[in-house]
Amino acid sequence: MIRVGVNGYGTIGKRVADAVAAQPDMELVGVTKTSPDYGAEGALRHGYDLYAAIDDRAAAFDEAGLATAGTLGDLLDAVDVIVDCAPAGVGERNRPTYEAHGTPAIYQGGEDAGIADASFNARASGTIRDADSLRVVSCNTTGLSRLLAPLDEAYGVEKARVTLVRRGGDPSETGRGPINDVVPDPAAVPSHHGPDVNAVLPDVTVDTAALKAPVTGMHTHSVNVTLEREPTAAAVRELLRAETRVFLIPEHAGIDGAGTLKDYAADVGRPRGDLWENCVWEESVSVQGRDLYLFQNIHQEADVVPENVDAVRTLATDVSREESVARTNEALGVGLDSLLSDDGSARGQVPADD
Ligand SMILES: NC(=O)C1=CN([C@@H]2O[C@H](COP(=O)(O)OP(=O)(O)OC[C@H]3O[C@@H](n4cnc5c(N)ncnc54)[C@H](O)[C@@H]3O)[C@@H](O)[C@H]2O)C=CC1
Ligand SMILES: O=C(OP(=O)(O)O)[C@H](O)COP(=O)(O)O
Repeated sequence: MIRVGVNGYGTIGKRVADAVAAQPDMELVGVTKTSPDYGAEGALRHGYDLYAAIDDRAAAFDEAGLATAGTLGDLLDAVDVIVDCAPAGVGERNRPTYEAHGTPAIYQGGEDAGIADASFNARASGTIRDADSLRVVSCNTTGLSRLLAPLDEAYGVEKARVTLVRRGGDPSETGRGPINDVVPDPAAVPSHHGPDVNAVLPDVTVDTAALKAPVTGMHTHSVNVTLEREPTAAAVRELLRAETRVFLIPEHAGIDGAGTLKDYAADVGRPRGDLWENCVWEESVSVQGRDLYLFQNIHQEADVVPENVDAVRTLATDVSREESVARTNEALGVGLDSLLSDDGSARGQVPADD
């Protein structure tokens, strides 16, 4: 069993904790909280051992009546891998503590690439050996890497140009914005996403421009890729359909945006309505000569979660990438496109004429 701890139990941390706990080859030793808020109560309700992220705040948990199993140092000494899910930039401040305990660490995409031995995406990263730390690239970068890797393998990417309409904040982030504007963020090109894709796919040329919009549900990408060899739209659809972490949204599903996507995820029983897959509109996949166009949505709270699980196996075992992805997908139920058959019937239903 790989013993795993999660330091920082917010949007990403709580999902990574659940995903780790669902893996047959992993044990979630515990999670940390900085304060005894509703998240700390939620962790205990899930049955997770709670550790104080900051030593001198441990008493606050006792005063609130929330039992802790120790502090971060205790957790670090009890695990094989710590997954840092603290706010962007705080991971860098946590790094010396992990190193002092000799605990291999996984960081998130809000940290600079230099924080870890390698940046990681299960589909796109090359072979990684002997790393003591990994950085799972950001949600948008994860979505782009999953898309560009198979396109590059099949057709060669001459140049990708992507406009990212980013959600302003997560649903729980009441203080975020914008609330009445669409803001170039950053105004200059490229946004960090293109260079970040190159941290896992160094040979793919990609320019990214980003905006923020007053929505919380998902990011939306408008993608144009000039390919080296001319594809057909049908062939690209089949290529993407074969990717386990891409959901090709069928036209007949009547899913027209983030609202219906999230509604669908809830309908099919996804925890927290999470969409771990890139969500690509099938009818948006269009080809003009060597230019491919498509729209995809990325659930920012969810797509990096299976990647974190694979990053844990990469650090802690010799399990191959393909095997890890298969195990993670199986344990979580990743692979939403298999839920709708071509005739629109749900998985598990016996077709009427059988
Ligand atoms: N929310 C998103 O859409 C995505 C976030 N990321 C990245 O994941 C990381 C975490 O982001 P979120 O989960 O959104 O943040 P969050 O703010 O929802 O959660 C962070 C948690 O860490 C706790 N924390 C604060 N200081 C801490 C410390 N010193 N030690 C331990 N825990 C501490 C906070 O109290 C909070 O519970 C960031 O690097 C972010 O860029 C990556 C992909 C998507
Ligand atoms: O990693 C994310 O986005 P990003 O890929 O645009 O950096 C998450 O959505 C967090 O972004 P935020 O920095 O807007 O909270």
